[in-house]
Amino acid sequence: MSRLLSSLQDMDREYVGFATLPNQVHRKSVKKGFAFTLMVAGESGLGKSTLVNSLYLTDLYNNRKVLNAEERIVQTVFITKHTVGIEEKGVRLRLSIVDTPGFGDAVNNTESWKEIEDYIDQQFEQYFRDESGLNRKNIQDNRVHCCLYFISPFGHGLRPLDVECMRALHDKVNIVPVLAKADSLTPTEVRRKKMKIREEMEKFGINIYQFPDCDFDEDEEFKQQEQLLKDSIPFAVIGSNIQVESKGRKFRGRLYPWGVVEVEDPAHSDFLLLRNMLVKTHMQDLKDVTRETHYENYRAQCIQNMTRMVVQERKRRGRNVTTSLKPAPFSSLVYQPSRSPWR
Ligand SMILES: Nc1nc2c(ncn2[C@@H]2O[C@H](COP(=O)(O)OP(=O)(O)OP(=O)(O)O)[C@@H](O)[C@H]2O)c(=O)[nH]1
Repeated sequence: MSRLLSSLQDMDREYVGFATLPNQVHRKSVKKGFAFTLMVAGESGLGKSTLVNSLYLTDLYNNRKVLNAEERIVQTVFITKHTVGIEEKGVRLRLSIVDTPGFGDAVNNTESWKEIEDYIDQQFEQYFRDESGLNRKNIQDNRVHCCLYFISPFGHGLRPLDVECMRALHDKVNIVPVLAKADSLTPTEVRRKKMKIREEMEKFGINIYQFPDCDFDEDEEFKQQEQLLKDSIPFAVIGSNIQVESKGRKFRGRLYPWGVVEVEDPAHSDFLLLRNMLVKTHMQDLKDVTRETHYENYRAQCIQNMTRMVVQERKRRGRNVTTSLKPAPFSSLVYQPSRSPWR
């Protein structure tokens, strides 16, 4: 005990102590656990569920419902959410996957992304309501932090539906484009398609998630990794839910008559790169951008609409608008679900 006290005294002489702040934050965050919501969107059959399963090494879809042909035609977008608790080295992650199966299946796909857009807005709306309520403790964050948008490997770049969908979503969610089923393309085709897709995204003004710029004092390896991520967009991915055995090794892969494809082999796909980005390196940034940019935009627009509604109401009641343009009392800005300013 006395030795502990004397070592504390020694430390006190050298430090004030705030250098331990990161440890305190770390302990608190670990105790609280983390939540992350990932959405997958894109045409049906591009391997969305398979990839998500491969990414988080857990079978999220064992009770999935397969839609029959009739349902697919009337129900353009059928949104499902799966939540699993994952624990790794004492760190708990509440991972939610929002799947949009059947997207683009219907004969008429006009505005088939509307449901996806509404879903994202609803999560913002719920969060805004919780934040404005009396009990702000333990708010559950269901906002969508990232949307993996699947692009078909069989088209020539982006399809009009991809363009429309991404443009409708890019101000609401971090879009990370992926080139699906990359095992159906040769390396040259992958390179060409990636370039074409990047050009088209720029041409059509699609704002995808931007990796943060490196600080000048960042180490060289980190800078190279960030550059590699930027150059890899859209990530060419391969998914598989089965383990294959080859040359005495077992791995997640796809077995073909002419050979095997290993999901986690960087020579075969960008799967590892994508998983590292989502899980190891950019999960917090995706959450920060959601909170600081997408949600803030939503919130600002809501408050603007509310203020407009208050002014209109006062006008309607015949009050002097110029004198009543003082900031509205906060009570009148509290969100009322029955009069959603968003809709
Ligand atoms: N060649 C190849 N096939 C894949 C890949 N990923 C998935 N598949 C296969 O594609 C089919 C559809 O996969 P799903 O994961 O159900 O596709 P989805 O996009 O979730 O489909 P919906 O739920 O209908 O939207 C399955 O037969 C998968 O085995 C891949 O990377 N390459």
